Amino acid sequence: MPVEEFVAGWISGAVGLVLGHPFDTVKLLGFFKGMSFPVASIAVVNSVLFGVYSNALLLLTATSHQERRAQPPSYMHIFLAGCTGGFLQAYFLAPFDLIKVRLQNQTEPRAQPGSPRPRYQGPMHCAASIFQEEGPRGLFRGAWALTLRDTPTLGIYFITYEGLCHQYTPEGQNPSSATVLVAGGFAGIASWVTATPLDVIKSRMQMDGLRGKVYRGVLDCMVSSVRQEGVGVFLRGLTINSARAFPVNAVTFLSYEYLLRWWG
Ligand SMILES: C[N+](C)(C)CCCC[C@H](N)C(=O)O
Repeated sequence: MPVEEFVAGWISGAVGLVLGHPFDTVKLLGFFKGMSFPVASIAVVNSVLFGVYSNALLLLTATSHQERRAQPPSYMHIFLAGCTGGFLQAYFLAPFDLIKVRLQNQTEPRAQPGSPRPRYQGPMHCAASIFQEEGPRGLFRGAWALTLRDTPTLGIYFITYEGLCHQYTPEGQNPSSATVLVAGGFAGIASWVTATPLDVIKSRMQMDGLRGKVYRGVLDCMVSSVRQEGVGVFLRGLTINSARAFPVNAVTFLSYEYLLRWWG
């Protein structure tokens, strides 16, 4: 199984993430809170995403990454491979994302003399507390909502990227850097716009129980959120998600393409 894609996904994800972190944190207050942990986690998750995507395409179309410029796969195959990558990465992402959401929602000021200690002291402590309090399955809280969020939207991600690259690149050539940046940026936007409704639900499921409110499942969370806040609840964070998505995914795809060209 070709491993370059896993490694390229690993590095490119980390590059994109560093750029996007302030956007990711601003919606929850506390700039740059917990930077090293997301960098380590995106490395794992992005490598699963790009590695599985590329190897799924290899299985479906019998063409390697290098051959795909000359023989572009069908959009159906790209979509299916993207969904497969999205589905599998969701399980790797779930515990990391849970810890991120729990830490970022913790907006108490840093321990000052006399003030109560925050519930979680850092990512490791957070993981250990969840494990102790809720068992190993506790670390996968919200994983189902995350899978529903990521499976189709990562299909959309790769379709948008490949579609735009194809559109603006002469037959058989590699896309230019500008094309890769723009196509990657729009791929990020398309996938985040479609992912936002389930992103809202996912985060609520991950925080469920900690601030009251107990949902019976994804559907119950959707229904009760809409009842209380109207359908607009599904658009929460749309602007910041899209603003973050463009630069993050532009550089993710640029570094991914360049690493593979350089090795290939
Ligand atoms: C599917 N969904 C839109 C949720 C995520 C897209 C992941 C792409 C990139 N790692 C990023 O963080 O933007």
